[in-house]
Amino acid sequence: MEINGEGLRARKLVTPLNPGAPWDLDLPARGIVGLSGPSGAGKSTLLQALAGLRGCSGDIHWSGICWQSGNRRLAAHRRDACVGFQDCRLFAGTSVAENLALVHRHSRRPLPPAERQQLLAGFGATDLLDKPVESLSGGEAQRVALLRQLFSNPALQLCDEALSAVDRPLRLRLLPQLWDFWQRHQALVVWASHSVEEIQLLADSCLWMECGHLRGPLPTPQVAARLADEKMPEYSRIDARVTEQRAGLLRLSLEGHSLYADRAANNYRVGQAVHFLLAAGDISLSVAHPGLSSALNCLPVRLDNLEVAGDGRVRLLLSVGEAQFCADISGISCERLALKAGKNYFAQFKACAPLGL
Ligand SMILES: Nc1ncnc2c1ncn2[C@@H]1O[C@H](COP(=O)(O)OP(=O)(O)OP(=O)(O)O)[C@@H](O)[C@H]1O
Repeated sequence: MEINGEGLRARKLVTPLNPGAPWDLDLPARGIVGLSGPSGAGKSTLLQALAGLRGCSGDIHWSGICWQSGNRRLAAHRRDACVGFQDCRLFAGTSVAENLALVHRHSRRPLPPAERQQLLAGFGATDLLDKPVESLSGGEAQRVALLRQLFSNPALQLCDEALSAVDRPLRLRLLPQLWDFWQRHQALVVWASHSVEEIQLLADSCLWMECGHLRGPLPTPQVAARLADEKMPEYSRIDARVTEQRAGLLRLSLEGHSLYADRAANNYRVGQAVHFLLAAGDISLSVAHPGLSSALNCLPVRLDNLEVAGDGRVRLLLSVGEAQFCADISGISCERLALKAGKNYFAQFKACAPLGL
């Protein structure tokens, strides 16, 4: 039986890992959903079960099409989905270019040449094209595997720790490119990762898997805090819009205020929606406008909440319009400034503080 409705719907999925705790899942047809939880919890098992690569009982429907119900199974290769495996699984005995060309030829939604060139350049893969896949480093192979998935461009993309072998600076540069790609080529992406930065920079909401039990979708900040083992995450995600990019300096608009970021590694379009992370420790607070300062960013904020941390720090929850972010200051500063929830202050941070642009 076909069911109406879009998105991914799974009912009572049972694998050998979760005999007593069937998985139910309702995800929209578009968007990026994080999937996190301790190692061995069952994240890969879930992704492979959804793609039809691992046996499970239960029902799976995608965009109203039955992938699995009772004894009925749609073969994995006939599902408009792909799994990006942790170990890449590139086609052996071929070059990087051949791997990419093969999926491009068989894609249901092939990308135009300009988009493919842009991705190759953005992923630093242009020089890898002639290399046999066996000669790639772990991080190079992961980038190629992810590119291959983007070239294939299916409607459901299940990514299993797709950037775990890529170094952090490069990862922070790739994440905004991925986010921008999936804004323009819409798909449902389930992004499994242990990285709090990846989850925060990509995911609109998040699933949490622990000991075979699946929870969510939950708000991303809640899962980020859990990953960081804190009540509030160390990094806050801030959504803004690009107003100018000049000489390495990116000017952004946030709730009508200008912000600057001087470490932007990617090229942006004016008007483009972007987001970045701010570390709580990079923010300082003043009771009055600090005047001219070498810290380029100064936002009028409201103090929504204060929480004393165990190590003498105070974690502040600040808001500017709809945007909320955390700041860490010392207990002494909190006393000196006589901070009170509900009052207005000024938050400063340097142009080098925004991460992931
Ligand atoms: N092919 C398999 N046969 C039997 N057990 C398996 C198989 N693959 C995984 N497992 C077991 O199932 C459990 C869940 O593994 P899974 O790979 O789904 O976890 P995960 O949450 O993705 O872990 P990680 O974060 O470490 O990648 C683990 O205890 C693992 O040892």
